[in-house]
Amino acid sequence: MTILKVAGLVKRFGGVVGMNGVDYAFPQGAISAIIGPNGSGKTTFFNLVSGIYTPDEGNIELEGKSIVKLKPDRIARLGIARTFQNIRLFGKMTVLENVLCGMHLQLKAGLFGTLLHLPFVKREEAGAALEAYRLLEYVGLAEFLNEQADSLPYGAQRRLEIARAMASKPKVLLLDEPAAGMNPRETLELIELIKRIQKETSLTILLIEHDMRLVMGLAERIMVLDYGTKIAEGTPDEIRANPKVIEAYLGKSAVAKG
Ligand SMILES: Nc1ncnc2c1ncn2[C@@H]1O[C@H](COP(=O)(O)OP(=O)(O)OP(=O)(O)O)[C@@H](O)[C@H]1O
Repeated sequence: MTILKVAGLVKRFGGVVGMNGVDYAFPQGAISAIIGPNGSGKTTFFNLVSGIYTPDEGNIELEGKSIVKLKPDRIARLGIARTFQNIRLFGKMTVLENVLCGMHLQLKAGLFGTLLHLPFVKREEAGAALEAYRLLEYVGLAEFLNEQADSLPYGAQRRLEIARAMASKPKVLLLDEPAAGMNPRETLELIELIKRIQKETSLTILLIEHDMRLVMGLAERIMVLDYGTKIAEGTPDEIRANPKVIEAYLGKSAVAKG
């Protein structure tokens, strides 16, 4: 079953075409990767899906309903959460507070409820803190709950970003280069975490990643972009053997040499 579908997606930046008529259907519950050389349009794709950019042409559907032209916060409420290429935590807040921030979309209290100290707000806040703690346990960060977020090692900050994104109870989780800057041990831990998330939740995961070990080890389906155009899609084995993909990464001479 398809959860997220894009059709004829076009985004222009002046003379540069960031996204050039991309069609793709992401299966529900699967891990899909979006790969391609630098500047091929991967982050533009995430920015379109999460509503940061509005496409010039084309459609994006979540569970069969168009989300084109909706604002990013509305899209987040409908169930698309993301992490960023450059970590965007609230560095001076604690680890727990960061996860609680990710939860605010789910909470009913709102500003007035909180200011008026309504009883249901207190109950809701206590419940949220417990849930945030469980999420931190899940990603292996419970012992750091009261630490300042920017004091965590790099790999842990990336896991915290994932916990914060999961806190909004999304249906689709977009991970933008989750292994960037990680050492090999942190990358292995991340692979295990993403596998576990997929196995234990029904979350659909889309990831952009340059680390091919991670992509080939995790993704069931891969979409390859080059100059904003989809040049291939398929399983990791199909993508590995695709001459167009090899050419995009290594140039024509590499393909000719076999
Ligand atoms: N806001 C913008 N304004 C102008 N050009 C942009 C903008 N965002 C992206 N582009 C251009 O669109 C193209 C695709 O960029 P994008 O960042 O999506 O590529 P990418 O595949 O994510 O690259 P990388 O792997 O280096 O992160 C590039 O030519 C880029 O310069």
